[in-house]
Parts: sequence; C-alpha cells; structure tokens
Amino acid sequence: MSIDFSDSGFETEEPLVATSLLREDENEGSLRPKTLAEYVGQQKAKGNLEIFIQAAKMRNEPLDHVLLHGPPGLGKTTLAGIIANEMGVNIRITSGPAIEKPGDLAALLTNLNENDILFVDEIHRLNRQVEEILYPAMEDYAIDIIIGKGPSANSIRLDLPKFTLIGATTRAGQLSAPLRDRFGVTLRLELYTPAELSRIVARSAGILEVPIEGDGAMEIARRSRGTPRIANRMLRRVRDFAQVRAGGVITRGVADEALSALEVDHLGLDAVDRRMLESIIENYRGGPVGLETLAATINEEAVTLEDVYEPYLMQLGFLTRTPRGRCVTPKAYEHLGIPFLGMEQLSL
Ligand SMILES: Nc1ncnc2c1ncn2[C@@H]1O[C@H](COP(=O)(O)OP(=O)(O)OP(=O)(O)O)[C@@H](O)[C@H]1O
Ligand SMILES: [Mg+2]
Repeated sequence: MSIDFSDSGFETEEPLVATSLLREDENEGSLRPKTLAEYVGQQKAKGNLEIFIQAAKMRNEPLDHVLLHGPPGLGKTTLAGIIANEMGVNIRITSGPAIEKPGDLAALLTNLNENDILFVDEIHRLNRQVEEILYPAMEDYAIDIIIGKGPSANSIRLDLPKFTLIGATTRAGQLSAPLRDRFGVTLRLELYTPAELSRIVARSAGILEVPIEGDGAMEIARRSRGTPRIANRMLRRVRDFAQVRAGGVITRGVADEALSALEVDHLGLDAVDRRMLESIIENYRGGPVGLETLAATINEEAVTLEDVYEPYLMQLGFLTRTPRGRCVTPKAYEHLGIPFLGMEQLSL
C-alpha cells in the first residue's frame, strides 16, 4: 500500500498496522517503561506479577518460568525487561527461530548466572530438538548432552544455574502441551483501552519532547486499535505533520487531519480492515467464510489477518468467529455505511 502525501511533502510506504518493525520503531527502546509502576494498564497481569516477584525475592529464588502471550505490540518484550529490572537480574534475549541447534541453546543456558532470565521471543517457533533440551532445563535446571558418537556415545547430565525462562508468543495455541505445562505463570496481555493508550501517548510525547494537548493524545489513542506500538507510531507521524502544519503542537485537529490522511478512520480501521470486512459482505454475504479463503480473496496472509487484524475487529464487535468461519456483524455494516438486510443475510 502506498499513500500519496505529495501535497504535504510526506512520504510513507508502510501502513501503520505493519507486522514488521518500521522506521518509527527505531528507537522504540527509549519509550519502553523500565518499572512495573510505569507500565500502563494490564492490571491483572501486573497485579499477579507484583506478588510473584516479591515472593521470589523474599525466598531469594528465581521467578517461576513465565509465558507471555497476546497480539503483537502489546508490551511482551517490554514486560520481560521490567521483570528482569524488578528482580534485579540480567536478561539474555533471543528468539525461537534464532536458536537453530540444541547446542546453541545449551551454550545460552550454561552461560547464565544464578537467577538470570532467558527471554525467548516467538517461542512457538522453536524446533522440536531444541525444545526437548528445554524440558529438563526448565524442570530440573539441568541438560543432558551426548558425548562421542556411535556405540561409545555417552550421555552426561550438566547442572545449570537456577534461571527463569520467559517465553513470548502471539500464538499460545501453537505451543506444544509439554512446553506449555512447564510454565508456572501464564499471563495473557489484553488490548488497551483508549484511556490507557492516551496515558501511553502522553508519556511517550513527554520523552520525545513533543508538545501535545489532552484531546490530541486521546484522538491518537482512540485510533490506535488497542495497541501501544501503533499508538507510538502514530504519535511520530502526527508529530511530523504538526511540525509542518501547526507549529509543532499536537492538537486534536492536527491528529485528526494527519491520521485521516493516513487512511485511518476514527475507530482506527485502515484500508486492510475495510477491505476485509467489505469482502466478507460483498463476496460472502456477510459470512461465514473460512480464514484461508478470505485471505486469498483479499491477497493478505492468513496469519496476519488472524494475529494482527482480527483481535481488534472482534473487540469492536465487528467480526465474529464461528465454527464455519468469520462473520461480519450488523455493527460493522453500520460503520461502513452498507445497508444491513436482516439476520437472514447472516445465515445464508
Ligand atoms: N504497558 C505499556 N506502557 C507503556 N508503553 C508500552 C506498554 N506496552 C508497550 N508499550 C510500548 O509499546 C511498544 C511495543 O511494545 P513491545 O515491543 O514490548 O511489544 P511486544 O508485545 O513485545 O510486541 P511483539 O509481539 O511484536 O514482539 C514499546 O515501544 C513500548 O514502549
Ligand atoms: Mg516483542
């Protein structure tokens, strides 16, 4: 998708709801809160963590292994960093696809210090052999390594320092049961409310030293589909716009103008959301339609639709998942300005 900004001198190639990291995310690190107190929202996850962290510290033990799951950009990596900070331990960061061989994981594990954290992003993408090394590592703080080859091969057990594994995934359903069962703590991150997102936007604006009005922060918040990463991206794009058009201050009007130019509507839906909903309505009479069929029809990846687009559309009550496929609700027809012809339209 490309957006024509020829009249304002802006050039952007990427949609705001991109799955890969964008130019705007470059210094994401500087916007990351460092303590639980600074971490906005996610009350349930935060409340639980606070207790677990305090208890582990009192016992002078590592925190139990933690699995963080939820849609992209909700703060999983951020939370892992905060846990390390609050525990006062080091964190080693890696990801499922980066650990290719059992030996790679063994090297990471044996280099940890007592109570350290190993953070494995995209943990659902670990390969099977590597995963099997993790089982005894998580359970008994030990790994079994094979020395030698053929009939003279010997398995020896190597003790590891006590450590905490933090796994993050957008797809908890894809974790194998034995791996999932070895996490003592499982935290699901939820989409943020506009009020929470406006606090995040105001906080980020403070760090970036961008003047912003309360209304301006709220306008960005309402349109960032429950996701802090998208809110921060929008903040940066709106800032550019404000500098050129409005003397640098982000007001509600500037935010609205900038985001409308980016084809983000007042609920935060972008061109892909609209194509998705319209395609279900026009080609499949409102659904049900299978995810793969829908993805092929609008030429998007099924995983992207499922992980990135659907959570927000479902939260808005625009889309439902049924055993027979996805259905668009009357609320979505109304938002798109398409007449809804009654319930029989849904069941056809
Ligand atoms: N609760 C929060 N309070 C303030 N800022 C947040 C919060 N959660 C996330 N952010 C901001 O959102 C951005 C994205 O967060 P993060 O990288 O932790 O998401 P993630 O869940 O790890 O995403 P992915 O699934 O893509 O790895 C960060 O720059 C961070 O500053
Ligand atoms: Mg992350």
